[in-house]
Amino acid sequence: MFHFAKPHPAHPFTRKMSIQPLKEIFLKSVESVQPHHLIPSQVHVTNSHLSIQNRSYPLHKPCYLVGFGKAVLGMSLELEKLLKDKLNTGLVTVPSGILSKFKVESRIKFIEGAPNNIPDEAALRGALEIKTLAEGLGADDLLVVVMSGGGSALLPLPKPPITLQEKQDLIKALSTKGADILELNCVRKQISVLKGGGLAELAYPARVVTLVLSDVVGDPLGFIASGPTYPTSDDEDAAAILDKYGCHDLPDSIKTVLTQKKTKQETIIHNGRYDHVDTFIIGNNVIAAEAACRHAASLGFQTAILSTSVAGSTHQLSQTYADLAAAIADPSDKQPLKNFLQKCDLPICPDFADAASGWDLGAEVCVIAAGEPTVVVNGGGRGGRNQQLALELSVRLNKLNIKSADISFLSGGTDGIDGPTDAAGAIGTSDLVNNGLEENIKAEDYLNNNDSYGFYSRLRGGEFLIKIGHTGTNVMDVHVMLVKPRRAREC
Ligand SMILES: Nc1ncnc2c1ncn2[C@@H]1O[C@H](COP(=O)(O)OP(=O)(O)OP(=O)(O)O)[C@@H](O)[C@H]1O
Ligand SMILES: O=C(O)[C@H](O)CO
Repeated sequence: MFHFAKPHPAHPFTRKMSIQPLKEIFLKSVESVQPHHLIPSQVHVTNSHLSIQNRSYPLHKPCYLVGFGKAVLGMSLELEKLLKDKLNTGLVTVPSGILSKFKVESRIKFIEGAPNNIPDEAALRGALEIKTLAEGLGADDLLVVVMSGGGSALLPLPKPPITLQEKQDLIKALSTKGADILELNCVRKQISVLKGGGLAELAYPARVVTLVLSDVVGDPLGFIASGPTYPTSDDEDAAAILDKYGCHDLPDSIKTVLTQKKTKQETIIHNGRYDHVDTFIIGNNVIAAEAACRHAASLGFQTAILSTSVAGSTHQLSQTYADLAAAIADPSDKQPLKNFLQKCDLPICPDFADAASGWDLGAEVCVIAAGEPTVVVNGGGRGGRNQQLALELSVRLNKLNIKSADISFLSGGTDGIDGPTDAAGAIGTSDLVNNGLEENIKAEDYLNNNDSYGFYSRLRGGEFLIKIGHTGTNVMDVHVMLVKPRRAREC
């Protein structure tokens, strides 16, 4: 379980804005998707069989385990506990720094790599070892694959002659231009050996059982960690994505690979799928959002999940959240909230409208959302999409100057790491911009330079940053908004 430092005791602002409940609610959501909850409840091992959800696999002989992603350390350790001597070799790539945080005693070989989610030589060596293991398997072998978000960066093996650096540069360029994860991974799949089904094909004819902790909205199996055990469909067009984001100046190696015809795939795919692979989603952001909602309710908030499919730019999303806050903050009338729901362009959870129609807007409300927006990074500062979103929303709330309520908002990456920073996310409030000004820190200036981390690090010694380090899980971001009518708040 993770803990935060106690809030600054002398600061009345912290009390008024309900910082502590926000953090608690976020941490409950992260806890709910920890592998030590998810694996033992869905995987069972007997002397002769491995069962996952409703399927069973004979264990004639010890099986093999490979994995890659931000949550696979815990997933692998839980499986090792269950499999005991039914596990032969385990080879798993995990994010740099995670092994020093979690004490690990294991027969599995863990390879740390991809600092800041950027593929590196260590991850490449891990990917090569995984490839060698998969290639050596036969028809009577069982390969268990565990994967989670961050798996793409932890399984980098560019198709020759592309170099790791060339691949890194292309993905970074696409990411900072605002490409979403489906677009990024469509490109990754076409230029990588193990992604887009490559791993499953190398493991053939072994039986492959894949356990996935999803960090992509809607759990599309071909895109989580770039789908190493899922066949790529013919209509995935990397070239069109490169075109969309103006990535024309490509190295010759990438151009060559993109024009190559697929080879081995066709012989192993039947009716659009691999018969030798079964895939199980063992967790996703719906579980995290529901846990957040339950905890908010236990703290006495009127609460509901707005959406678990949040996407689009933080620029647009911060406007949507500001509009929602303003609608909830109007205690006299529910019409603004109805109007908001009619024009909101997020995929809204079916129960939200019903729950919201029952709210007493004179009392405190907590709205939960989950997903993964994008940021177009034009400035030279440091930040991540969560810190950017919290700061953008604060600036919008300041402009709206809502008098009837205090609004506070937490945006956090459930993996504990937001972009290339040591924070998981940050808290925004309707007072944040003014609080910054009291310390001569101008939010808009930092925002324009994509330096949300710079802003938050300076403000009150970093009190509004969420710093929890690697959490060992990853189901995208969780957003928690509290709207506290002024007459209801404690002073
Ligand atoms: N200065 C910045 N300000 C705001 N956002 C930034 C900044 N620099 C990078 N980002 C954003 O951070 C995101 C990358 O974050 P991160 O490394 O946490 O990836 P991730 O999507 O969580 O990884 P994965 O899904 O593979 O686990 C990108 O969306 C990028 O646009
Ligand atoms: O690793 C990746 O590709 C992303 O986290 C999506 O799963």
